Amino acid sequence: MKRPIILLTGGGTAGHVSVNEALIPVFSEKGYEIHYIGSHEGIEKEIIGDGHPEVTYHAIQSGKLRRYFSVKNFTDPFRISAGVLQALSIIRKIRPEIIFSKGGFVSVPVVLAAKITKTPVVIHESDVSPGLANKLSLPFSNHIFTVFEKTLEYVPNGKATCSGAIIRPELFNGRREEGLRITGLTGDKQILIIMGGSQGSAVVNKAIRKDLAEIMQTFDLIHLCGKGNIDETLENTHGYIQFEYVTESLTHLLAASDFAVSRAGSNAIFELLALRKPMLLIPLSAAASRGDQILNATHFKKLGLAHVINEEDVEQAALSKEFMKLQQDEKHLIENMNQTPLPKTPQEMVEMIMSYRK
Ligand SMILES: CC(=O)N[C@H]1[C@@H](OP(=O)(O)OP(=O)(O)OC[C@H]2O[C@@H](n3ccc(=O)[nH]c3=O)[C@H](O)[C@@H]2O)O[C@H](CO)[C@@H](O)[C@@H]1O
Repeated sequence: MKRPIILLTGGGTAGHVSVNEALIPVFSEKGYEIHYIGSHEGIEKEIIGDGHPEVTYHAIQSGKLRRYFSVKNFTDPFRISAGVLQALSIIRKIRPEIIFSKGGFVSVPVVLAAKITKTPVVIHESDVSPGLANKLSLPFSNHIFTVFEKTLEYVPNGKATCSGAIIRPELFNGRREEGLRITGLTGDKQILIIMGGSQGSAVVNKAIRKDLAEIMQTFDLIHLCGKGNIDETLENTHGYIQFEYVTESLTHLLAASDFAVSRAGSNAIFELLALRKPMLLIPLSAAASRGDQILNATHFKKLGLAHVINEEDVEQAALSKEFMKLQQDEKHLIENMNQTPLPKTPQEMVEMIMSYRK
């Protein structure tokens, strides 16, 4: 008997891939044949194309939706058109029951092709304010799921549901001892994990390293610094361990950590919330983005779930002092986190997606 087919899409940064990763095992269990459309070179190719042999990965051309001037702005419309044609041919061949799009620029041609082939498509928005790709996709999609209630104000009535965040279940299975083994840390001091978002963050890296000696008087550090950002001069610093990017071990590194410093990407902050890690957020500035992380961080601060420093203030701030404040506020932050409901399971999310099948 022919297996039902689900088509997933999304990419550009890990934030547009990790929800899909959480859903893949559920679709597998349900007997679905899983296909994924991503780009040739984005992080989705590495995470899904190389990391999930149970998924058939199709790469298409995709332009980038830039808000700034670039010569590529003139060639990208051709790449996007080519992407639509490629997505059309894939959808006509595999005939999925439904398409789930997590956003990012590669998803736009897929959603357009879905509309042309009359395939139901639902999209998912992780941030308070919808990203450009999802804004473009919205008129062509059947429904949008949001992580924040507030996002419902930005999208048409009746076409949106707040599903909340979806967390990869394996993140709940971390073991502190395993985290200590991987990092070689003793666990004698409290441990801070630093996550600069899926690509790392030069601003966060610089601020941490500038105040390292002071910070390490109180804490040991696990620093996820992003590709190409390892500082070799610090390689043998006792109590400070750097990784460019971690995959399976993340769950154990988080379990070993008492506090977190993070960019305010939606997935990262909801993971830290679900794991009840008191966090200091440094949102990406409005100069470098549409300001989505500032809204995410402000929301968390207002609910008493996080401390926040603006990127513009980081250079002047002594992070060691900010971490002491976080440490003093630990109990209160955890109490507030315990008041928030746990996120929906990937199984529940899959049921919600499937309700939009033909
Ligand atoms: C620069 C940029 O465009 N950032 C956006 C991007 O963030 P970004 O791609 O950084 O996404 P998130 O912070 O939402 O998620 C990062 C993901 O990477 C994982 N991780 C991180 C480090 C590591 O070593 N290993 C690992 O697995 C985290 O657990 C998390 O699941 O998408 C988010 C969700 O739409 C947005 O809120 C961000 O504004």
